[in-house]
Amino acid sequence: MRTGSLLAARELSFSYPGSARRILQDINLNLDDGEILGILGESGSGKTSLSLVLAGFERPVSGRVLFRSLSIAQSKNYREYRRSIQYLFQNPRSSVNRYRNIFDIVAEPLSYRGFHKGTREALAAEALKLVGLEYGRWYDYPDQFSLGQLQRICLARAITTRPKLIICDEPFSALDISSRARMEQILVELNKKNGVAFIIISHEPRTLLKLCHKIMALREGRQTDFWYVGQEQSLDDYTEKLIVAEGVRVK
Ligand SMILES: Nc1ncnc2c1ncn2[C@@H]1O[C@H](COP(=O)(O)OP(=O)(O)OP(=O)(O)O)[C@@H](O)[C@H]1O
Repeated sequence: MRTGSLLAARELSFSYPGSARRILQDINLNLDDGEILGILGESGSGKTSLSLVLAGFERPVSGRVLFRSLSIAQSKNYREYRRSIQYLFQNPRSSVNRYRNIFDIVAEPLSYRGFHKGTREALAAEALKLVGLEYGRWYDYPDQFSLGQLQRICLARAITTRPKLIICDEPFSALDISSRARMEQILVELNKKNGVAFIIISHEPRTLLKLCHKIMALREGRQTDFWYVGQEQSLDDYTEKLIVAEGVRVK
């Protein structure tokens, strides 16, 4: 497996087009192959905006996003980057077409990339098995599924193209406890077995501490802290750090 810097941000600042308001200011981060980075912050701190800039959906006002040490502003590198990443939206119901069956939804990214029908079907089936959706439900429609099941379906769609990185915006927030536990388990498996790197956005410290190798705290668009999650430290040590860094309460 390749190792080294997969994605980095250098002095990144961002405002939405047409607005002078600075949403992100001087963000620096690095993500290596196979790492899980958590981005923690309260509502409105800029987490989603940062994920959109990192994914290349929005352009920074200044600073750079680097994929394998090259700026994604270069069109060749941008294309390569977009082939290597996937984005998992917060609300799975609004990110699927309710008039297409699950198998077609999951196979969709493969059609855009010109895979033959047989390969498309094999890869979609593999992804659906990986997220644990039983065969009897593959041809059902989105409205027949719970949010938790749909989030797993969206994850299956994301992994069909074998991405190096999946950016997840609050992937658990719409899920009940058991769906959330299942989803967390699948993410960890994808990371450990397939080497997929993740950026996970959340306002919940506990979830990030459980899943991430390192965590960045964001407040009012600025990076307030950054640390590695080491096994030698207890949850209590981190809880203290998180409260100080972020002003958030750990339930
Ligand atoms: N399309 C947009 N145009 C202008 N401003 C926006 C846009 N989207 C978000 N904002 C503003 O950017 C700031 C950061 O929002 P963002 O959604 O990135 O924060 P967040 O930390 O993800 O919050 P939440 O957890 O509530 O989703 C907010 O003040 C928000 O109002």
